[in-house]
Amino acid sequence: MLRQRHSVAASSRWSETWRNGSQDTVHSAREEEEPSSLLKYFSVVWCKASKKKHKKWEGDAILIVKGRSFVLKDMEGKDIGRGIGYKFKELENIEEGQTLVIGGKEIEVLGTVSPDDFNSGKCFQHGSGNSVVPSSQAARKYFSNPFKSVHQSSQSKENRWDGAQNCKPRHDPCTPNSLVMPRPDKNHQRLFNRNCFPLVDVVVDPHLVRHLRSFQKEGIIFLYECVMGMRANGRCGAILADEMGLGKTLQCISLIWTLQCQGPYGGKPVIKKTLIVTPGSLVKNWKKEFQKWLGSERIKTFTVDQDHKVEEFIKSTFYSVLIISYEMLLRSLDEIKTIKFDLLICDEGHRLKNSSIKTTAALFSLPCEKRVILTGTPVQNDLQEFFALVDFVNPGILGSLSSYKKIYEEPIIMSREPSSSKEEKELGERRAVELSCLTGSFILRRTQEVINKYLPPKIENVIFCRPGALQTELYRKLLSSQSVRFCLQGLLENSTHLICIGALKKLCNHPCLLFSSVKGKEFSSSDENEDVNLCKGLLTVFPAGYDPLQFSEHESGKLQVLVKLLAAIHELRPTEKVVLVSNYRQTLNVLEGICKRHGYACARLDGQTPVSQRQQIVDNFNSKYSTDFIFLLSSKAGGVGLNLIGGSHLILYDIDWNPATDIQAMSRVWRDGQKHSVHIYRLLTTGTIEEKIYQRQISKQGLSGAVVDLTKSSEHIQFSVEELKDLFTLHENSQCVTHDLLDCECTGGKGHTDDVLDTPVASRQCQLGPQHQKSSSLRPLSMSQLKQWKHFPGDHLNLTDPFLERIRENVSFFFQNITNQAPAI
Ligand SMILES: Nc1ncnc2c1ncn2[C@@H]1O[C@H](COP(=O)(O)OP(=O)(O)OP(=O)(O)O)[C@@H](O)[C@H]1O
Ligand SMILES: [Mg+2]
Repeated sequence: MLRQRHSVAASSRWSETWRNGSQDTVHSAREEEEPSSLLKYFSVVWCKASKKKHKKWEGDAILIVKGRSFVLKDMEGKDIGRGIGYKFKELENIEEGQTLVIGGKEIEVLGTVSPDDFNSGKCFQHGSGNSVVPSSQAARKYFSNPFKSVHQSSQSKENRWDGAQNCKPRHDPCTPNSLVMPRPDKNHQRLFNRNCFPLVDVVVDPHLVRHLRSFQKEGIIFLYECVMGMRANGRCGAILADEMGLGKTLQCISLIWTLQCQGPYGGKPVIKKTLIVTPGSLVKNWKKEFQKWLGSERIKTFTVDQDHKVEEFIKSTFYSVLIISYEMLLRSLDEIKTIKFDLLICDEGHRLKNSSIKTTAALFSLPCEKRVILTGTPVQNDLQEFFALVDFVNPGILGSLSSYKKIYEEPIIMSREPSSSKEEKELGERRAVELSCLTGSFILRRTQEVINKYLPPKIENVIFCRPGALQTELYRKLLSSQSVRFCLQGLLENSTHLICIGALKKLCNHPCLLFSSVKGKEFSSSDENEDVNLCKGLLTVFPAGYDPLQFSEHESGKLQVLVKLLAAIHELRPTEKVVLVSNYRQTLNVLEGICKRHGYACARLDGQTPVSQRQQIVDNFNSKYSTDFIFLLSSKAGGVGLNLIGGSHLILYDIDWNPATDIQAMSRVWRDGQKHSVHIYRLLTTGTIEEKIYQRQISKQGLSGAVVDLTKSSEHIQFSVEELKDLFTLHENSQCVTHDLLDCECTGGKGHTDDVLDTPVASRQCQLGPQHQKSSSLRPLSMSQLKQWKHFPGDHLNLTDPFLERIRENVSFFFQNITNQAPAI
């Protein structure tokens, strides 16, 4: 049995929180009687108390002695024993080697644990030397061999490996700007170079290196060290969580190409076959990126689709990289399992955060040990999801889920509660630091700032559009409906407010959308139906004979602005293109209708676009030969990971509760390769629910916790009656309610156009604490940041922006911010 003896470092600063277990109340009642100075931790082994001579110890535990009481915690952090009212002397004198019976358990004290090791949670970690009985997780293989895959598959050919005789690096490590991977240390060599092949420098192909940004070079070294087992105690997983658009694809391609041709021991290649799993819409994009950076000769990639099945890959020796969608992976799992993959890359891997879903289970079942997750969304915002991702790339490193919950999640979350005690705060912080130490070596996240300097300027505008007369009238009618009134009295079930919100949002986009959904429901016989209640009387507000297909642009404030904006771009920047985003297919239909009406050629990608066609549509649009002026995009359905750099103007026609959805959409155009200044226009209808949603996005409430996450939708949002009251209010006399809320000194009338101040404001909550919170331009804006933007009413006299000038008639208020430099607009 390996034992780690800890030095005694008594500390009275710290006291265990005693929150767990059923005896809390008993304990607190007696607390005052206990001498508070005694607080010690011990590592022990335990078994049930018996008279047997030869004990069979059942497991390791940590004994916490405080005053006259004790708590016994197993190595998963669970309480397995508790007792109070012991003689102070008895507990004070516990020492190493002593056996004692407490709480019906016999224990033998193995050593003392320092308060520091307890507070950080280190004393619970597997592999720290404390574990006697392997837990289910620890039973999983702890130490993996980064070379095993290749060694195994080529064991019989081991003697035929003649590369070892030719032990020169594949590329010259001494040329200026060469990118040489770190050499493995002695320990690594001892473990993984048993055949004593000579050490050879692994040098990234200069053909690739000349394109790489410096942060990408660092990313490649990081990935290399991770998958080689040089970072996390022999484990071979990595999470590359760089923000959107930083070139995670290129970094992975560089890794694959390097490992496929080279290795540090005798130059022997580390991998043969790689599996890349990615959302369906990005399968072709991966293939294209391989071609873009390596040409078509160096690596042969195989993409799985309807016509190209996995069997083809299996039969052929031609291909080394298999690219497949998550959906296809599930369908072809049996075939995939027959292939020996040495490296597994999961793109947009945040979808693996729920370990119970099928995809995660399927990927988990693949024996490949070198696992890389790519994701642009922050991974530390939800501690349970964090566990799933970490446990996927480096199985077992955090112990079992239940021990992780007890040792990290619960103390950390508890410490964030406003009501937590000083001790709870300190414990939570220490555990967060420890968790971050444990995982930090294989998680890398760089923010957009590292790439900003390579990007053109970005001009962001938030445009508050006055609603049309019909819109206002319908809005009032909806707010006075029975359903809304019931919601405000808190009388209806949960989903009714969502129906009301949906109707208001449709109306903001265009009254014809509301008309279409109301038509047919009004005369429904079911009185219970909330949809029906909401619709009652609405049709009478529409003009007689209203035809939703013949909708007028004047009926929607935003549509009027959009039409003028498109005309302005078309005229002032005839070579530039527009990405027009909505989250609703019906709204996209209306927008497509507008394009047709005005003779603008357009492409469209939404949830119904067959995956097999998506890349082609994107490529066409990005091509300089394309005649499309507009790209209609449903960002929720297909936005993730797409490159739409062919467009330099992006219009967000509607707003989502989740800021991440909008941020995703915006970063489709402002990314590497973009040649023009980028203009972003966010359209909001003044005084309506859209402003409220925007306010929620930028207020603390909206920014807290896991909301900044693409997978969270409005169904997850809880509203109080007070909040619903606010949502269901129409502000008809304000130019901009959001500005009214900013507490800004300007009157809004004369305009506030101070230069943008770069004040970093911590906005997104990272559950590992503020020290892990890196600043980022992709983080949702906060109220105080918005206040620093230039802002002015629609009738402001000196509008220097020619695009805004064209639309001012229908606009009540503007906010504008320019990133990178002031361009000549
Ligand atoms: N060093 C570079 N030089 C020029 N273009 C680059 C470079 N690195 C990446 N790119 C390009 O930048 C674009 C974005 O890269 P990529 O799609 O890999 O981003 P990502 O990090 O995966 O972002 P997301 O999280 O949105 O998927 C691609 O068109 C890619 O070809
Ligand atoms: Mg990507």
